Amino acid sequence: MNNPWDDWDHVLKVDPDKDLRPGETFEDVCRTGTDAIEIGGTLDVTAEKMSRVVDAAAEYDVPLYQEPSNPGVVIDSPALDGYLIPTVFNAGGPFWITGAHKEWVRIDDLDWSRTHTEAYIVMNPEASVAQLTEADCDLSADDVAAYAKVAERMFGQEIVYVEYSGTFGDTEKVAAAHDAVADATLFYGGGIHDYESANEMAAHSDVIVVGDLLHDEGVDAVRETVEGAKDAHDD
Ligand SMILES: CC(C)=CCC/C(C)=C/CC/C(C)=C/CC/C(C)=C/COP(=O)(O)OP(=O)(O)O
Ligand SMILES: O=P(O)(O)OC[C@@H](O)CO
Ligand SMILES: [Mg+2]
Repeated sequence: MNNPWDDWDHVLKVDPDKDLRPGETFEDVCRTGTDAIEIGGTLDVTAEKMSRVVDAAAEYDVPLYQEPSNPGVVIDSPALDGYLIPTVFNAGGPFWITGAHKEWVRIDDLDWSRTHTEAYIVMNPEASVAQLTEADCDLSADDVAAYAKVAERMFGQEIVYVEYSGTFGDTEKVAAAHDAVADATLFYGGGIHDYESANEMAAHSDVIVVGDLLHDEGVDAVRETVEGAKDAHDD
């Protein structure tokens, strides 16, 4: 082990296709107390939009990671601490499991030391990511735990990510994934909107990811979720 995310409680996911709240800046975003910023979204992301966010956040000392939704949006920037590369374990076909990755590694000379693996288990059928990848979201807690175990033990994934993007998830299913992994770090994302929801999901995961709240409510609301996550892990 010894990855930076071993010590994280909270990640803020910035969607390069969405605006900040009026009057808020990337300096404010970087000062929310989050442990890292992950830059990515499913729809309408381009390399240019990615670069704009990375450049704006580069001068602050919060770790910056790109999470590409396809090979065409990956950018090469010294400001990035690394790349978190999704693989959708419950995707409807192989493209989002190995196909996109195969296309990527053949076109780019990758910096493997900064390239890390994130095993997605996509749980909200309404989310863009579920629709794009035709994910089978009809999963029991046992199914989720089994995917998590396969991801860690058979595919060596560093992070397992239970993704409810846009909606608050089922804590029993998140806890099942958490119990199933030994070394991998369990990320949870989806619908976290205040101290309580952050505190509750942080109790069942290693790291919570907050996304839409930044764009919809702003940095003060995000700061509350940081506190919720930290308190859950301090207890
Ligand atoms: C091999 C490379 C470089 C890329 C492929 C990576 C894969 C498999 C991507 C598929 C999963 C995906 C689209 C991940 C992007 C991150 C993500 C899930 C963002 C959340 O998206 P939503 O919240 O559903 O979308 P919007 O907010 O854009 O509606
Ligand atoms: O936007 P929300 O619902 O907070 O979800 C966060 C993240 O898991 C999205 O990939
Ligand atoms: Mg989103």
